[in-house]
Amino acid sequence: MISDQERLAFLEKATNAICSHVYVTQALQSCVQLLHQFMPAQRMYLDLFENDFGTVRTVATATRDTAKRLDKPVPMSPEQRREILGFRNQHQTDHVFWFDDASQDPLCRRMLQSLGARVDVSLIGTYPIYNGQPIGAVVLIAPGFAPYQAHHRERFKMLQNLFGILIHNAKQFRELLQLRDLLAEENQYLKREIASDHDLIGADAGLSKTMRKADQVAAHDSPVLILGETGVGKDLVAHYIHRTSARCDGPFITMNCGAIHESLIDSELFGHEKGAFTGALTKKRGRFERAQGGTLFLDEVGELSQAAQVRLLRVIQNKEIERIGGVAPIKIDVRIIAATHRDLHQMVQTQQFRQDLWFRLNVFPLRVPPLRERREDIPALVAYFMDRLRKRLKIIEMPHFKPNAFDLLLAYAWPGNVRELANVIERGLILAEQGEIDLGPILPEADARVPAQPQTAKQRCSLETVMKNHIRSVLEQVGGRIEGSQGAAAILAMHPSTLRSKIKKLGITYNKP
Ligand SMILES: Nc1ncnc2c1ncn2[C@@H]1O[C@H](COP(=O)(O)OP(=O)(O)OP(=O)(O)O)[C@@H](O)[C@H]1O
Repeated sequence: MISDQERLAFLEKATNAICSHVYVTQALQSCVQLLHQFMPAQRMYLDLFENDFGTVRTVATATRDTAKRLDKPVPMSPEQRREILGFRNQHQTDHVFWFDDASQDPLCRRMLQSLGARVDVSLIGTYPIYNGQPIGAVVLIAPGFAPYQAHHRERFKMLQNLFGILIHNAKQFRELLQLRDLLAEENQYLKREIASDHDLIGADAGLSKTMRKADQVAAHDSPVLILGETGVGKDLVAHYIHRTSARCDGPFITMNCGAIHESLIDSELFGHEKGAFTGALTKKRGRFERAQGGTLFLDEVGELSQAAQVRLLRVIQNKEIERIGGVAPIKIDVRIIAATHRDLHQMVQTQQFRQDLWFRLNVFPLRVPPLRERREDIPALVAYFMDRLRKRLKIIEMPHFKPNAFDLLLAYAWPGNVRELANVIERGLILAEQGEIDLGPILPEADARVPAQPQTAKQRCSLETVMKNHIRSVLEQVGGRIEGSQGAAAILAMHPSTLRSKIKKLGITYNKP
């Protein structure tokens, strides 16, 4: 028996040793250091009961000098555990169990063996309690057969609640860390969203047919398949559908199926549990989970391997996913928008793409036309990119295009579509000399790669009309003013005298200020 005074002093020290840490490893080490002053103490282990998984998992071990995290699950059904606890009843009083020879106890033997530790040790342990339930076991071992006496057991009993508090706090702390990582991830996503532009130029002009269809489908939850060449704006259209849908307050998560290595696709889409495979150091939510309540945009869906196509189809059919290494399926509520520049129908015919998946994705196909089919958008796109680049490149005095610029821009085939146009404008601005942007040396070079389609007389006529209409609409917008920072010449990035001669040549009439 120990006196009340000794009891109090020990409890105070034990509380300090155990409850002043949030990491169980540190608490365990402090505890061995303390216990060593009162009883045989070589090493401690902390195990957690995982009722959902039917396992007992050793999560930490410590000696007086070292401490480390462990992750050793031992499968154990609730019946087995009850049986073991029953067996222990004969070797325990007041929730403290002890064995002069640990190998007598089937559970300790199994656990020590699974950890590669010796079993010819003596052992004392208790079940940390939280909310009236045993939530694990904390065990102290000593070499040889050194029986733990009644006064040792009395002290050990005092650790029971303290470890209950420690485990609870450590769990809460881990949840907080996970939440912090989750928030950091969401924060990064939102910052990217804010930084990226979603302006859609040409929505009322060259893209009007596409946008009408986008408006029709946005309100429904049906999958959408966006088709179109690279750089036409498929990503922008997918964003638009999400923004104008009922899911607009949910996340919009993108996955570029062509940019992720086949071996990582599953983990990216479905996530993984900690330790599911080598390198899975922490639990990770997949894109499906992150898109919960929102939209998942599967860009370049035609690049998915056959195996990944099968798994994606299963998720779309069952509306649930399983993390790699996870045991419980997770229900998902995600709208899928897919996009590709490839001819998926052709791929189905050549068996490169699964027909059943194609049927699922192709509920509502939406074609975004290439830039060469909507040249009327070029002037507005140029003005838009000029304005964006002026801010990004911090240009004070905007250079003007050389007189032939618009003819060149309108005649070019644009194999890289709007993305290429943005790049050409940026290159033009960077290379501008003496206040002039000369597209001649930039565009013909690109022309040599993909020759522009020869223009028919009808097309030439329509290009002229495009330019005429655009200049007229800018003039209307600025009340007929040509010069000055708010004038039409500045908006069109043309020299005022070039604009005047264009107006004359094209026979544009407008209201002068
Ligand atoms: N109508 C548009 N208005 C303004 N910017 C546009 C428009 N269309 C495309 N862009 C811009 O062009 C670039 C390419 O667009 P986006 O990524 O949406 O094309 P994509 O068809 O998805 O290309 P990929 O097939 O290569 O993924 C982006 O910087 C985008 O902002």
